[in-house]
Amino acid sequence: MALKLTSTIAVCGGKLLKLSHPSSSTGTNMDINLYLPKQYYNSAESAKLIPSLLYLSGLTCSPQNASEKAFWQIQADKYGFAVIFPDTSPRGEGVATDPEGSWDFGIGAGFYVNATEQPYSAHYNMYDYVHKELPQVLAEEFGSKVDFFDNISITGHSMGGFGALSGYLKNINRYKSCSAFAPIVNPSTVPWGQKAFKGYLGEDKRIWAEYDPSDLVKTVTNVNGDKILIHVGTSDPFLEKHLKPHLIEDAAKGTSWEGKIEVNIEDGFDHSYYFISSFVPQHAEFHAKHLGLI
Ligand SMILES: N[C@@H](CCC(=O)N[C@@H](CSC=O)C(=O)NCC(=O)O)C(=O)O
Repeated sequence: MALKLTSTIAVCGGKLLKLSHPSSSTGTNMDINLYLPKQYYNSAESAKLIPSLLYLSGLTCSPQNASEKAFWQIQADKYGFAVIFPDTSPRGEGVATDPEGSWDFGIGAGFYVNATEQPYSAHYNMYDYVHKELPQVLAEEFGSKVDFFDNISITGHSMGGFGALSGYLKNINRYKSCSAFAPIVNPSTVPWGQKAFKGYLGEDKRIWAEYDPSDLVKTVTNVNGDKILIHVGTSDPFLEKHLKPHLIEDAAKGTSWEGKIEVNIEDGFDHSYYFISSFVPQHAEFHAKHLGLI
């Protein structure tokens, strides 16, 4: 099997599997955490497939941050979905990182795009990795009991919130639902996004628009009247400079997404996993409905 199991940890009623595999998208070994809920261990092979939720983490994260601090596992057991926690970038020998040595670009900051610019294009193909290779690799081992293709939803935080919105809109028939915690909604216009897009994608803003959620809402039709759920805290230090959640609501005006993007601004919450874990139950319920679990 392509996947190597490095540890199995009992959490709530299920198990968190720490996995790694050689990735053809990134040309590196990639770590993944996969939470299999209690239903996985109680159901027969022939039972209905367990749906899954893809969680994309933010800048500086590995698969551990959300696994340890977001408290998805109790929600996954409550409703019966698996949770996939991929890494945020390629890592290891030969992987280029930020020449400035900052944490907002390079290793830990792959931005879920396919880089076209040297030297990043050699390894930074995180779009293909999370949306194409990852479900395939997981299905080879767990596909007889877990659905990684047809009954899957997507969420994420900050850079990963951008990745969730972008991946959902670019694959509009793929994910059953999308939510985001403190996402970068319009990366082409804010410093984190501009640095990443210039570094990974070059100067051509037409390529940036192919990933930018605030551009995608103008070109992708919301055929089913689906809603996107977003939470952001008023005490988030990145709110005014990098997140600017109103920009996606403004962009959606006059499109099929108008009124369909629910942005909840929560008093006093910051950018941390204290904030994320506080709203995970609401996001879990939202996804569980769309995954047919309630
Ligand atoms: N390490 C930095 C802070 C970086 C930070 O806040 N990262 C966020 C995501 S930001 C947008 O993508 C995060 O999730 N950090 C991991 C965590 O466990 O909180 C610093 O030192 O200032």
